[in-house]
Order: sequence, then C-alpha cells, then structure tokens
Amino acid sequence: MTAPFVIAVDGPAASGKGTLSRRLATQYGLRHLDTGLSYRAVAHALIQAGLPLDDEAQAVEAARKVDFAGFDPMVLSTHAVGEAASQVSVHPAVRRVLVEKQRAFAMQPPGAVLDGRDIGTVVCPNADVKLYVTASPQVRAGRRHREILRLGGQAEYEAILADIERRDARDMDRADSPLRPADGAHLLDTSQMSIEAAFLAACAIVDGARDAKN
Ligand SMILES: Nc1ncnc2c1ncn2[C@@H]1O[C@H](COP(=O)(O)OP(=O)(O)OP(=O)(O)O)[C@@H](O)[C@H]1O
Ligand SMILES: Nc1ccn([C@@H]2O[C@H](COP(=O)(O)O)[C@@H](O)[C@H]2O)c(=O)n1
Repeated sequence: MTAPFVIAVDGPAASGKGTLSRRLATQYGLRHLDTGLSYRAVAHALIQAGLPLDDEAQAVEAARKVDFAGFDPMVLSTHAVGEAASQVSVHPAVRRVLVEKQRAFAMQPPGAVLDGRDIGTVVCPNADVKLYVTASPQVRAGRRHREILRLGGQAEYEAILADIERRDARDMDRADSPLRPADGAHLLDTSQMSIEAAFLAACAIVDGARDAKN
C-alpha cells in the first residue's frame, strides 16, 4: 500500500493558508483539515456552556468530543470564537487531545493537507511537504477587512489589525507548540502575491516532492 502523502501548511492568522490548502487538496486529490476549527470548536463549546476559557479540565472534555465531520464553519468562523480559540489553544492538555486526532486524520490514505500553526513542527513533522505561508500584518488585516465587508459584515481595519497582532503574539509566544516555520519548511510570503500566484508557487514545490517520492 502507498504511504499517505501529507502536506503541512502553517502560518499566522489570515495569511491565506486555508485558501491555499483547499486548492492544494483539490489539485492533488487529498483530504483537507483546517485544524483551527478544532480549537474553535473547543472554545465555542466552553462559551455555549458559560464556562471560562481557562478551565483546562472542561476544555479537555470538549476536545475529546471534537468531531471533524461535525464542524459548522458558519458558527465557528466568527471573530469572537477565533479570539477565544487562541486562548484555549495555550492549554497543553487540550493540544495533546486534538493533535492525536489530527495526526490520525493525516495518516488515512491517500493522505491530506492540514493547515494550522503546528502542523509541520508537531502534528506531522515527517510531512512530505511543509509550507509556511505568511504576509505582513497590514496586508493580512486588509484582506480580512475586505472579506468581512464582502460578506455583508461591518468592521474597522484598525481593530482587525490590532486583533491580528495580538493573536500573532499569543500564538508565537506560547510555551507549547509556538507558531514558527518547521525545519525544512518552504517560506511563502504572499504579501505581494495573488491567490493564483501563491497556488502556482506551492504546486511547484509539491510537484518536486512528489517526483522525489515516486
Ligand atoms: N494571496 C492572496 N492575495 C489576496 N487575498 C488573499 C490571498 N490569500 C488569501 N487571501 C484572502 O485573504 C483572506 C484570508 O484568507 P484565509 O481565510 O485563507 O486565511 P487563513 O490563514 O486560513 O485564516 P485563519 O487563520 O483565520 O483561518 C480571505 O479573504 C482570502 O480570500
Ligand atoms: N494547529 C493550530 C490551529 C489553530 N490554533 C489556534 O486556534 C486559533 C484559531 O485558528 P484559525 O486558524 O482558525 O484562525 C489560532 O489563533 C491558534 O491560537 C492552534 O493553536 N494550532
């Protein structure tokens, strides 16, 4: 049996890793997992139950119940849930439970594209391809701002920028599994790149890795 082909995509908030990962999964016939939704699901469960986000024991219980097939992106994709997820994700015991589930997902044939903050460093350190997708905070805030307006919402660019900078700091400075490029990761700074250009650059990297594996 052929070993699963795994693509690990990491990067800060609103860097475009989800957009890129979905396209890569379609292009290469792989499954896709947005691991941020796992942390969002735990945060959402605590909020719904009226529990504090620093209740590690309850967060672990919620993490055990996480079912990737049952995510509702509309409920989980709000700004408030994202902020809460970054607070919940600092708990090492929560991470252990979710990482185990994410790893099992990645290892099912024919493989998968996983995006998040610790995919290349912790979840799948032996991934066939590791990408670190980034862009300046100002560019990311501009993209997120336009996205919210496009979907009919309201938001201030300055507030989004402040949120992105706060989230970057929390994700990069936490003790357990901080966000950083994994060893061997290819850096994709998309500040000056269109979605299509980023996709083509990533495909060139993946094609090289597939040729080397076959
Ligand atoms: N290279 C690009 N050029 C312009 N816009 C982009 C680019 N990549 C992504 N976008 C847009 O930026 C926004 C954020 O992208 P996306 O949701 O993929 O980021 P993300 O890193 O997955 O975010 P999060 O961490 O919040 O899950 C989306 O509106 C997307 O369409
Ligand atoms: N592998 C991951 C994925 C996400 N997180 C945390 O969840 C927050 C929300 O993630 P989004 O990608 O949906 O924005 C994020 O800020 C991280 O704190 C994580 O720790 N590890």
